[in-house]
Amino acid sequence: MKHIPCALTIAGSDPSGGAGIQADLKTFQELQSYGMSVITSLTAQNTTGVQGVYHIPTDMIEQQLTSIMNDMPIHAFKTGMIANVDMMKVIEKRVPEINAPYIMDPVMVATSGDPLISTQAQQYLCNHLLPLATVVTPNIPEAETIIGEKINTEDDMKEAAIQIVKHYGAQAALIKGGHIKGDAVDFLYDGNNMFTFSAQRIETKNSHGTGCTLSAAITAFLAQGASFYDAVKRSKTYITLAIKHSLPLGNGSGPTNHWAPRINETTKLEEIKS
Ligand SMILES: Nc1ncnc2c1ncn2[C@@H]1O[C@H](COP(=O)(O)OP(=O)(O)O)[C@@H](O)[C@H]1O
Ligand SMILES: Cc1ncc(COP(=O)(O)O)c(N)n1
Repeated sequence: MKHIPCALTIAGSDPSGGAGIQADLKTFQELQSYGMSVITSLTAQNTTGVQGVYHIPTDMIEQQLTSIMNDMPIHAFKTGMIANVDMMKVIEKRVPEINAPYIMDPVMVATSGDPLISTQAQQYLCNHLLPLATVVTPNIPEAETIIGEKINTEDDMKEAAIQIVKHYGAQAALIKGGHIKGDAVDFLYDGNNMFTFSAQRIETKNSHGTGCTLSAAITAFLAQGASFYDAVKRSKTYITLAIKHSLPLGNGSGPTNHWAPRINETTKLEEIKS
């Protein structure tokens, strides 16, 4: 094997396996990038909500990063739940040293409605980490928090993507339409062009970890050297399949199915690799 694509996630742990670090590693594995992880917080959560949180001390977060950076290649990386400003400062310092595409999932609130990061951390994320991102992937409530305006229509989503790139300095913004009525439409603005990625909305309550899985897929494909547009396009195909075959587990919002491309292997894998 000439190039072993290596992808890193810096995020919180979800012991129920549908979101956070666990979703990211499953996605990296399924899409054939070697997965590595730095854990920022341990959550106690399941499909019904978040029951507890324990934050990893920041020096231990830094040590995990150092161990990886001193020994392993990183071809692309993502961040998910970064709960407080001290953790963000560690990551902010290391992003330029990692020197690889940075996919930021600006995780703020779990699907269940439980907050995952502090209000100060939301502000710090917008002012200090967003300008470092190659692409940021907010859902609608997260995009509303970043720009401080309500988003009701597809035009509002496009405008939010433009604002995030122009005012906050992310290289690109992908606004996800999971939380709006109608088709599941996402808009990507890269500073020059607006791209639309659309899929039919799937009627399901099992959407735990959709955002984590989508941003991990983009990370996996960018680690393999895919173009930016291709990485997002293939990731949209992957998340749509993972939601279509989502798993009715737990009493709340069940997880997506990370092995979905292997169901009807030949056709489905081709869709993702095209
Ligand atoms: N019911 C659904 N059917 C099809 N695609 C969906 C559905 N819900 C979300 N998606 C897609 O899943 C991805 C994650 O979006 P979203 O659920 O908004 O993120 P988050 O998990 O961060 O809230 C997006 O590509 C979105 O369009
Ligand atoms: C540790 C952790 N990180 C992120 C999420 C958000 O999940 P979603 O992808 O459903 O927005 C979560 N529930 N838990």
